[in-house]
Amino acid sequence: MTGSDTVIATHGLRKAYGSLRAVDGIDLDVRAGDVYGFLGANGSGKTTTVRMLLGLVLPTAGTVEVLGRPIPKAAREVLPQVGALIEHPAAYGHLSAAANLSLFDAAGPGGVRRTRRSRIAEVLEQVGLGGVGKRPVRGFSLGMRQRLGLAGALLRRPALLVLDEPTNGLDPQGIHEIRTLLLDLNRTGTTVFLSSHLLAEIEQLATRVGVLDRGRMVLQDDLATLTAPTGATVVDTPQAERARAVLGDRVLSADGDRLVVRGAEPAEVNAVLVGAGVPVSGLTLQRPTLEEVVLAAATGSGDRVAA
Ligand SMILES: Nc1ncnc2c1ncn2[C@@H]1O[C@H](COP(=O)(O)OP(=O)(O)OP(=O)(O)O)[C@@H](O)[C@H]1O
Repeated sequence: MTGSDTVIATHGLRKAYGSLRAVDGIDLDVRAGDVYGFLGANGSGKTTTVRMLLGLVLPTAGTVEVLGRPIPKAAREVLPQVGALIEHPAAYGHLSAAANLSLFDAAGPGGVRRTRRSRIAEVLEQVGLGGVGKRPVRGFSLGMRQRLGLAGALLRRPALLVLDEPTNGLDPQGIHEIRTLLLDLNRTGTTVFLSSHLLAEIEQLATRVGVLDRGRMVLQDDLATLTAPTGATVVDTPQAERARAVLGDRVLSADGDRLVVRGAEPAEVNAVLVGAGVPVSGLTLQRPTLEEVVLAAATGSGDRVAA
């Protein structure tokens, strides 16, 4: 059974293409209010998973529930509440951004005509295309097209956003704007599921992280838990040798002016060193980075080929 705050749940989800298990028995657990970062190298199975969540690809085995309903069985009721952006969104080049959104809204279920115009204006503004909404999409950069895709995903004011590599093709300014937008949406109650091969992007955005490695989930937990303090303190001192002598076997490792010392109370470590006349220039609780956690869990392999 899944809890009432579960937004996406998969059990033993698998997709095989011939002998290749593109997705190999994964149990996704995404909860209301999460920004869930779905991390994996190119070819690890992220897009295939996203497509199964949206009923676009049928699983070989396992189940998918989105907003408490089975997919693909209840797709018609569920999908109007889900905004999705997969790979490069298609658009008619000769039409404006607003006209594209209007067609898109009219084509799918749940796009109320009465509010269409105001919803289109609102989402164009949200994604930073307010000023160019009337221009033909033909002249749009890749980043602008990506934002237009995101505007389409937001049109129905969805409870859940499912985004596959949403910052693909965006410049640093565009990435920053999308990140801010996603955090704003999340703050006002939208659950966000986003796939990425960029560790830094997930680390900056996600509250919860799942890591896919060659079709398998090797890690799934809250970011805060994954990067919780290790119980050691990092000390910077210009007199590392003296500090080592004072702290003895409490020193777990040393690198130049930096020591890692057993004990999770920086003030206590500081008192010991300063009491012994050793100057201290920096003190922090040691936390693993997401990169360290992921590298420890995954094999580090990239693309693979069918066996
Ligand atoms: N329709 C298909 N037919 C055969 N193999 C496929 C098909 N779709 C995906 N694959 C294979 O399944 C594996 C997972 O692909 P998928 O696109 O899901 O990975 P990904 O993590 O999204 O990678 P990327 O970031 O490069 O899109 C890859 O090895 C891919 O070649």
